[in-house]
Amino acid sequence: MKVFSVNQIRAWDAFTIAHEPIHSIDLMERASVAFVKWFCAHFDDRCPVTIICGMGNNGGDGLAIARILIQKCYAVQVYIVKHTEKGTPDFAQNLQRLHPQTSIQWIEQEAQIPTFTSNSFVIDALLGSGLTRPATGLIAKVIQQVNDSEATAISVDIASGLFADSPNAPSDVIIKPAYTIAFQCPKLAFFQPQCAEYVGEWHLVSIGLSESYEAQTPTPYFYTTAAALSSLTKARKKYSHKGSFGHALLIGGSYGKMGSIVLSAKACLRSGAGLLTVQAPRCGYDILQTSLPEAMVLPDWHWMVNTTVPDIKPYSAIGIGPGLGQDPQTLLMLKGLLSSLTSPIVLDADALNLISKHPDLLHSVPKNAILTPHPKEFQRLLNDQWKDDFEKLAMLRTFAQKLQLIVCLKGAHTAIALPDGSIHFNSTGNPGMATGGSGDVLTGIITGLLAQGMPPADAAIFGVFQHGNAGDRAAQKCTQPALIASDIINEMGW
Ligand SMILES: NC(=O)C1=CN([C@@H]2O[C@H](COP(=O)(O)OP(=O)(O)OC[C@H]3O[C@@H](n4cnc5c(N)ncnc54)[C@H](OP(=O)(O)O)[C@@H]3O)[C@@H](O)[C@H]2O)[C@@H](O)CC1
Ligand SMILES: [K+]
Repeated sequence: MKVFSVNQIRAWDAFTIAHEPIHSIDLMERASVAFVKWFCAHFDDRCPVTIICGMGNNGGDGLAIARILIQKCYAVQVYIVKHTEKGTPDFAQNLQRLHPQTSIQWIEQEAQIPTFTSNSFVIDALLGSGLTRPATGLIAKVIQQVNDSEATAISVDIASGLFADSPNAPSDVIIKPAYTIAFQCPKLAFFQPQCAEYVGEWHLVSIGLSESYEAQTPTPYFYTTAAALSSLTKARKKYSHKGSFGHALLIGGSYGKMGSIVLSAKACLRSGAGLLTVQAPRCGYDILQTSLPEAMVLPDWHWMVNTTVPDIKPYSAIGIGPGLGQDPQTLLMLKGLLSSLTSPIVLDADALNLISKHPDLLHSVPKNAILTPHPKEFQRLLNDQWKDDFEKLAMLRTFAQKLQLIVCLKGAHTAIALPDGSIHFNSTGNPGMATGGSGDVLTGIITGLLAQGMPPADAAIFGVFQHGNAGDRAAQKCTQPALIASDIINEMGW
């Protein structure tokens, strides 16, 4: 799914109005009906609902939502903040449509701001994607009052005061909703950690905007959906054999860190690789042979760390990093490996940390190699610091494009940057996966997919998605706090 900027969404709206064709007031009605459908499906206990509206189209949505909820017998109280003299035409029309059904309270001064009770819902329709400046004055006061209350706030399209495509200042006043119900496509802000408390749990509702506009309008940003990946899962042919599914090589483990490479190796096999060899220091030999009899082991001559550049000819993909350590002899091995590569590679953990400490190595990393840093590792690779998450995203894009690499920046919505400049935000996973070994599992999955011949960009996007999917299934079984990396492996399957 494409993620558009506010300007593109506005153009999408206008394109749909012109080409479907549909009147803008009817499109607003569609959006409001979609919001109410979501609301009623989730909250049918008829708690009191307060709707706070601005005077733009977001406020117009709020008024239409009020009318539809009243028709469904919800107890609705409507407030409009008078922040301008004249509302938009669709706001005005919805005001007229609502008038006969309920009394509307105008907020023209601070004393008219209501208190929001704890067992009520506040539907936030003050400001939407038309935000042009931070919320101030009366609107800011209303927002503050909502945030200070214990009511459950639900934002229409986007939290009032939150910029969709650019960072807010830390002092900006923004609604902190429990939920955001966004129309048609997510906003870039939904993927930024710094915006988390201003987004809450977000859901998309379709309002039937033009499919042809979506198809023909370019954007660097995408949100991964299961439907977009369905073509990547293929049934195995009846006469296939283990040689049909590639031979992966994983390099990692060191004294005290053998668990990392064991987890990677298990995940690699579960991703469907036909054969797996693990190169590990001699201290890991018994550990690997015992814990994973399905894998072959290439023991390094060194007892504690990896030092030997393997003969890479037999392997269709290589993964290096989990538990690797940063010994100087391992560094030499990594240098040798990078200069002799012919197959696709995943670089993770200490492989990335070694590269960060020896930045010249970055230029030996082949095109389309997959890097899987968490933000701290990425910052070390960049050797630079970002001011905010939007700048981090821009730096990620530039880095991947300039070096022609695939970078999976791990997080709640892992951002996968491709050499073509696109960024793909993942849609699966949960905070239970923030646990030791989770990243090792991801490295194993992607290496296994590469070994089976999946193109690197697909392997990165699909692997991250399936890793999160398995984590979601695991969390359902054992709860998020109890989840450990092995549970992710046990739930793998597609
Ligand atoms: N596109 C779609 O697909 C659909 C969109 N729909 C809905 O429309 C919403 C966007 O509506 P919108 O463009 O009218 O903007 P909205 O956010 O209501 O603001 C209104 C005006 O407020 C002003 N203003 C800005 N900042 C301000 C501030 N800090 N404090 C005070 N005032 C401020 C600014 O005007 P200005 O003062 O700058 O001239 C702005 O124009 C969208 O989020 C969705 O809910 C659906 O109905 C149908 C399908
Ligand atoms: K809003």
